[in-house]
Amino acid sequence: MRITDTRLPDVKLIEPDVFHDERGFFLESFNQARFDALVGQSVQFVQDNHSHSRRGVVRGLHYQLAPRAQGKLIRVLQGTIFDVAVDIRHDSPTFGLWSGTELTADSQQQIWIPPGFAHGFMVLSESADVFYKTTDYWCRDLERGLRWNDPKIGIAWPGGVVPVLAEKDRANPGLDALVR
Ligand SMILES: Cc1cn([C@H]2C[C@H](O)[C@@H](COP(=O)(O)OP(=O)(O)O[C@H]3O[C@H](C)C(=O)[C@H](O)[C@H]3O)O2)c(=O)[nH]c1=O
Repeated sequence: MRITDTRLPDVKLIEPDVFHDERGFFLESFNQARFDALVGQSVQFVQDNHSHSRRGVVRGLHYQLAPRAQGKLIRVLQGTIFDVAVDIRHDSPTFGLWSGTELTADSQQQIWIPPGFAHGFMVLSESADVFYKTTDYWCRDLERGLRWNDPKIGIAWPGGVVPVLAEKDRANPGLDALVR
């Protein structure tokens, strides 16, 4: 299992060891001790999520306010997504900056996004099944959105797909309105 930096220092790309043989493949999709050693801290996950989306769907950008901010460990079970994190920690030197990674089921790569980031993704394949662990429970009252295409963030979303967003995400505020 390997960990590498992304454009945002605290957002990490994790590559599990995949064992192929004539039957197919096997991998440990999550190992608590190995994960903690890789990220350098003990991280407790309390919830697993799975969303299925068709081509072009953009879910996000979403985050939960403190004290229920969620860290997320994201992987793709089927298809391909462009997965994005935006640093929304007001005291961070990378506040407002973004990191994007193409995640595919074939690569088995994962993205670790600690608490303090807005998260979203765009589906690049005909459909995608996204599975992610979170470090806190969903809390509807503390859930907030950030505009996916805010020019002040300037996310370079892949072209070639027609973006499909829920009404709630089309109405998300921009970075300037970020709740402190
Ligand atoms: C997030 C969540 C939602 N729900 C219910 C609430 C709605 O009735 C339904 C769909 O929820 P929503 O439209 O918020 O789902 P997404 O747009 O995929 O939201 C997620 O999108 C981005 C990518 C994220 O990183 C977050 O995990 C999350 O905000 O599931 C639950 O019951 N539990 C949950 O943890």
